[in-house]
Amino acid sequence: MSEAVRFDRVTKDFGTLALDEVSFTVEPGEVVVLLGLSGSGKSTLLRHVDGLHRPTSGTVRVLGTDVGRAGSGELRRLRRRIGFVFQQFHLVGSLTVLENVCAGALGRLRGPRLGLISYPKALRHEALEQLERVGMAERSLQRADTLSGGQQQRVAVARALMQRPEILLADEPVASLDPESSAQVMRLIREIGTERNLTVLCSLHQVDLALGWGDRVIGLRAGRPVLDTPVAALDRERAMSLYAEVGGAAMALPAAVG
Ligand SMILES: Nc1ncnc2c1ncn2[C@@H]1O[C@H](COP(=O)(O)OP(=O)(O)OP(=O)(O)O)[C@@H](O)[C@H]1O
Repeated sequence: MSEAVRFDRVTKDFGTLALDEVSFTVEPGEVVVLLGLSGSGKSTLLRHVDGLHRPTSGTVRVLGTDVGRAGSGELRRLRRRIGFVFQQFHLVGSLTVLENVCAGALGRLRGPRLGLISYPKALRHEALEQLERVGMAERSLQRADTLSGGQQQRVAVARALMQRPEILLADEPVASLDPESSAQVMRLIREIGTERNLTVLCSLHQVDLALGWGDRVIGLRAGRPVLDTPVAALDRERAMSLYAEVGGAAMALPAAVG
């Protein structure tokens, strides 16, 4: 099988240059962590993978689809193959945990659903299995807004898995969590990625989590990739240098690419 994601000289210009000639490929099953200062382009990059943004120039190919040229139907089909986990969980607080997870399968169902009972029994069973996998089955009938942040994020991972995704995108999934919950969520993403041969792209601010759970780190600075290295070959100091600034201006790291 060919690569899961390919960026070829991708530039995104919002008026500010968010991505500047970004090129890389991600193989199926790879767990890639994006690191970089706030505003370096991590979210913009992730949003190109599921077609929420289209490149100003260059090419983004995801699971064989040219995201910049795809029609709306093609993009919809692509997005069904991609799960997305967000910093703020985006659960419906007034609904039960189980119903939130069932909603992850809406893309494969016809028509809207109202209430848990409106989902097919097999699907409710599948949702419960996903909740078991993330250690949240015993909370399935609890309202989502009664859970802690770490618990909500585990439910959000279960909801994303209901899409049966081939790619999982996670945009700072642990930024609102305490260190223990952060490690728990990252361990889950890592383990599930391996179990299901999921391609994972995850943006983080925490270098230690990146080194602990990623296969590879892509470091961005001002929209440019300045680091692209297997975790096994990356030391903490080099990763931390992504966060170094000189007089408020980004410090170049030309030797770190490749
Ligand atoms: N929709 C938009 N319209 C205009 N500018 C945007 C838009 N989205 C992002 N930007 C700009 O693009 C740059 C990159 O932003 P992006 O959100 O991708 O960075 P980030 O690395 O994800 O930051 P953070 O870690 O704070 O989430 C920033 O300068 C941002 O202001």
